[in-house]
Amino acid sequence: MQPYLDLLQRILNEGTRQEDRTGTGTLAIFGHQMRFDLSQGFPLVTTKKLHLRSIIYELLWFLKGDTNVRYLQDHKVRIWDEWADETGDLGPVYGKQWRDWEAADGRHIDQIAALVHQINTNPASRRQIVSAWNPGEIEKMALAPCHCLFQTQVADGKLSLQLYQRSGDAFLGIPFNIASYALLTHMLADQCGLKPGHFIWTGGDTHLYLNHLDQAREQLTRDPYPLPTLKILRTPDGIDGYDYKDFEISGYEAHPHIKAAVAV
Ligand SMILES: Nc1nc(=O)c2c([nH]1)NC[C@@H]1CN(c3ccc(C(=O)N[C@@H](CCC(=O)O)C(=O)O)cc3)CN21
Ligand SMILES: O=c1ccn([C@H]2C[C@H](O)[C@@H](COP(=O)(O)O)O2)c(=O)[nH]1
Repeated sequence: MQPYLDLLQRILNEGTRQEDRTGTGTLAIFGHQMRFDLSQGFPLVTTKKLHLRSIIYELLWFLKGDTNVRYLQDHKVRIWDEWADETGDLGPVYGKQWRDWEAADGRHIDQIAALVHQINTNPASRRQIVSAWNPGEIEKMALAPCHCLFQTQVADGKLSLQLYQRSGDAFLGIPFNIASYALLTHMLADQCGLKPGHFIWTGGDTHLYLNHLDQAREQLTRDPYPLPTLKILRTPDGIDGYDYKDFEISGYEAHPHIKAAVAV
């Protein structure tokens, strides 16, 4: 995961001090890109142990179109708790926009189903895009989408995916986001009879919170391990038919977990 370590180092070297919505303060850069060739292993950070269960259940939850944290809590995933209201609701966040975007003319658009259909029927299309950034609904969301748009491309029998993340918490959020979208790339490829190609992460405001600087420096003293591999054990009929147990990660060797407080 050298690209991730390079990102941490770049923020420490070049980041500017910024005030932010949470009042924590950050070191931030603007504009960064990382590329991962998915044939070379599954991009999980190895310089601290990542909680893969949370990442997988969160993605399954998005793909179900769910926007209430109850499903996550039922699977002991707590990463969205701080933003939910008393009923567990987050407003029309990722799941809603991905699966049920409401258009001005009253249509309900399932962007994920449309994407799979496009990849299968018109693989040369340059319009294979899913957007969570719905300007008319941002105020109703508990948090504006951070990973707000992605695009896929089919070439040489391989499916590649690029994400645009407008705001990235380099210590806590970005390791989750890389793994989540790499997994989504594998799932889309699996559904469409393609091999996974590259995952490209492109970021806007990419920051280290000031209370994560020591943890970032600690990670930079650690040598990364070789990447694990992902195997999908079963191909269900639709992209929302996968279960947690359908994914097998082998060879994940990582340094010990490092704690950090999340900025709310
Ligand atoms: N400041 C901030 N950073 C984020 O990364 C973030 C938000 N807010 N708000 C919405 C979601 C929620 N996400 C989160 C929230 C918490 C962790 C976290 O605390 N991770 C710990 C424990 C993981 C676990 O319990 O599974 C970690 O060490 O990775 C990670 C991602 C990503 N997002
Ligand atoms: O998937 C996610 C979700 C959120 N984040 C981070 C990025 C920022 O640190 C905060 C969001 O604050 P804004 O003021 O809305 O930018 O959450 C992430 O890295 N990944």
